[in-house]
Amino acid sequence: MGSELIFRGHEAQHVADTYSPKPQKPWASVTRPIGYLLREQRLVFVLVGIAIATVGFTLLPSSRSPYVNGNVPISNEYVRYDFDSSTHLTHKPAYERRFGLTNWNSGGKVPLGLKRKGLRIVVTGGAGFVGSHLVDRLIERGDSVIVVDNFFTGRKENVMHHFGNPRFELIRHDVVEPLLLEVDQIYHLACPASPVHYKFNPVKTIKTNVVGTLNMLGLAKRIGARFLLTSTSEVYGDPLQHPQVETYWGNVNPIGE
Ligand SMILES: O=C(O)[C@H]1O[C@H](OP(=O)(O)OP(=O)(O)OC[C@H]2O[C@@H](n3ccc(=O)[nH]c3=O)[C@H](O)[C@@H]2O)[C@H](O)[C@@H](O)[C@@H]1O
Repeated sequence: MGSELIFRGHEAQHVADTYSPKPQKPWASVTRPIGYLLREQRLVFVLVGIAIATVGFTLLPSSRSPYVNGNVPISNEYVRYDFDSSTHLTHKPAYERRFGLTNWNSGGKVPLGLKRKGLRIVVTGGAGFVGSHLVDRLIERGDSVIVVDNFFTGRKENVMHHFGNPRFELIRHDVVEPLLLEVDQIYHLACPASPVHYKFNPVKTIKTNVVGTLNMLGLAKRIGARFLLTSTSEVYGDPLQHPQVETYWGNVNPIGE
């Protein structure tokens, strides 16, 4: 029986040991791609492509780098705030900057085919007097708004006309506690505004201003959002000018005399 286990190695096919590869043509690696390009007018198509790309890049001004100091990219690619000559705050959509449409599009209308992308914005203190009007404007222009408010002085009634709008959210939250949200811009308005309110619990007022602002700044840094901090006209002292323009320095005696 053992003799049936036959070693068949010797039956393996005979491999011709006479194989010799064709000698490589020395210039084949250079001439082959050139030949490929010249065939079927491929070179013409390549040159036309290069010409179109050159014209395109020459006519369109290059956009600004989204990186600041090599750090986190600023996600607000769509709106930039500038002070124009009359010191009014104006916003310029990125497509205007990119395509140089600022003068051409002075009416603020979006050119056909270029739809302005809405921003995601958090408004702290958005249920208050100033905040709720800001929210109205942001919603009106197409942005998505998250209001963060602890309702210390603010009221739900100020924003309830936006309930049911998918671009509006309301969060009851005290900015003294950290909060993580994904937005493009932060408008930080949460603060007791009038003396009767900010003197009610002065230490809490300091916490709101210091810790609350630090929390929101930390969030802005973490997610690369732009930040707006509101203050009070009281910083101008007893102003000699109403309303105070950006160039007005105020009427404040720094040593309180
Ligand atoms: O001109 C000013 O001095 C003030 O103007 C606005 O305040 P205003 O809208 O007039 O005041 P409120 O209507 O009381 O709005 C403040 C909002 O912040 C909210 N808030 C207050 C305190 C707090 O700890 N957290 C918080 O969310 C309140 O509930 C309220 O909704 C700004 O929101 C203030 O930041 C600014 O100091």
